[in-house]
Amino acid sequence: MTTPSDGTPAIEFRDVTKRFGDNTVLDGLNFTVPQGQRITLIGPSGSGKTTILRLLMTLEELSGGLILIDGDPYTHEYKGDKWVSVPEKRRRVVRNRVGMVFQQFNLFPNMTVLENIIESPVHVLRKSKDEAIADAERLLEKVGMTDKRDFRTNQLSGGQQQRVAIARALAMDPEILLLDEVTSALDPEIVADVLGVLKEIADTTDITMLLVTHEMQFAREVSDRVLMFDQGQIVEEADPETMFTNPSHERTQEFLKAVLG
Ligand SMILES: Nc1ncnc2c1ncn2[C@@H]1O[C@H](COP(=O)(O)OP(=O)(O)OP(=O)(O)O)[C@@H](O)[C@H]1O
Repeated sequence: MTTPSDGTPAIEFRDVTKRFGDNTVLDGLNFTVPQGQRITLIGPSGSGKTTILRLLMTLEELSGGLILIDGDPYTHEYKGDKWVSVPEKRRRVVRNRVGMVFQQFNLFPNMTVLENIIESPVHVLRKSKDEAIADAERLLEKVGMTDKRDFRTNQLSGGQQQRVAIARALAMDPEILLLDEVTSALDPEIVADVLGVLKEIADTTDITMLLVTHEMQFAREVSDRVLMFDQGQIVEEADPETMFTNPSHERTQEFLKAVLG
């Protein structure tokens, strides 16, 4: 797989609409994420942040518009003047470039840590088991979980499970990593550990990242830009320093006051 270096964004939302029944959650949304950048999404509860990530994982269907990954239409495209679904086979190829870490870890509870990590590399990427195990061991070291390799994931704490979930996402060698409030379900004292692992990944890889978080210090440290959503639209955007401190970003600062007290 090659990554375009000609300025094509890693992710582009073009006029994206998402409705659940008569609830329009995203309303003609446009934004891009340049290759290798880290973008944080913030906004009130229900503003559609998770929906954006789920659309990128094809866990939800678009109601209108296009999502492009590296310039390739991902789920739908225009053929002549018709808006049609991209065939599942092409979708799958693109989806394999995108990894996601969820708030609730979503690991297979009855498998061991190692089995969780090698599952997709072996069955989706068709790696040999030996190669997948060697990669998994390297990743377990990176997230500080080597000694839990043969534990079942239901024997692990929340913070440990989340570190395994991060290793599992990285095992697919994603170009794009989506992080959805990955520390919200964790006890406060282990949040910093998990954020430390993610910070290290941000510092040592060029993976494009789109994250939803309420950890503003973390957002400040890793993000190139912050986008503030409300009612299906981006209402403010800037680099984190400007967003969080410049009084012209009034909506963001009101939001932060409400969230952080
Ligand atoms: N599967 C679904 N069926 C119906 N409505 C849904 C579904 N998923 C999300 N919604 C609605 O879409 C809206 C946006 O939800 P979403 O989870 O994307 O918001 P969010 O900004 O991530 O919120 P939070 O910060 O609380 O996680 C909400 O009104 C929600 O009720």
